[in-house]
Amino acid sequence: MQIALFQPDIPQNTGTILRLCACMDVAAHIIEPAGFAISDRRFRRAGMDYLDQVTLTRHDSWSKFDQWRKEAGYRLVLFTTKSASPYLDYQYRATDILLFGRETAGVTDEVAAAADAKLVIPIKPSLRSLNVAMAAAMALGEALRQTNAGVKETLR
Ligand SMILES: C[S@@+](CC[C@H](N)C(=O)[O-])C[C@H]1O[C@@H](n2cnc3c(N)ncnc32)[C@H](O)[C@@H]1O
Repeated sequence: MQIALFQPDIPQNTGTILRLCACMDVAAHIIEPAGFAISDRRFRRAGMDYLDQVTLTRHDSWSKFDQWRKEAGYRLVLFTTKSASPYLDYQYRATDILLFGRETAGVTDEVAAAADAKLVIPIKPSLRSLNVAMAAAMALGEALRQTNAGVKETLR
């Protein structure tokens, strides 16, 4: 399982998600341009020393990322509020990439069209969306549970 962030623009969210990836032993991908520098103090504060433990790849553009993942044969599973397919009904594979959109605008139509699946985390109908880091944690939890790919060690 891997996580990809499309043009993230809030450094604290990205730091939080990378900490999640470090703890769950999941590789992370940032599709540039991001709305902040990797040296951003808010990003580093959210990710703390966990940032040293995450396998992070930064892709220069959407097209380079998409070419790479197609060549590698990874399915792209997009999480979006603009889907009617609940994320709990989907059958994940251990090689899937879970993709999350930019905080302010989600993903472009081109990105959505390229996804192999588009899934929603159902929320109360009158509300707009989850924070992206919360959505990533819920999605990754379910995907790892289904594929039995989570870290098995317990805290000592
Ligand atoms: C704050 S939301 C972006 C909202 C944006 N207006 C949009 O239309 O996508 C940031 C990202 O979190 C994820 N997300 C948030 N709530 C979600 C939900 N209920 N279901 C699936 N993904 C969600 C999506 O990847 C979304 O692109």
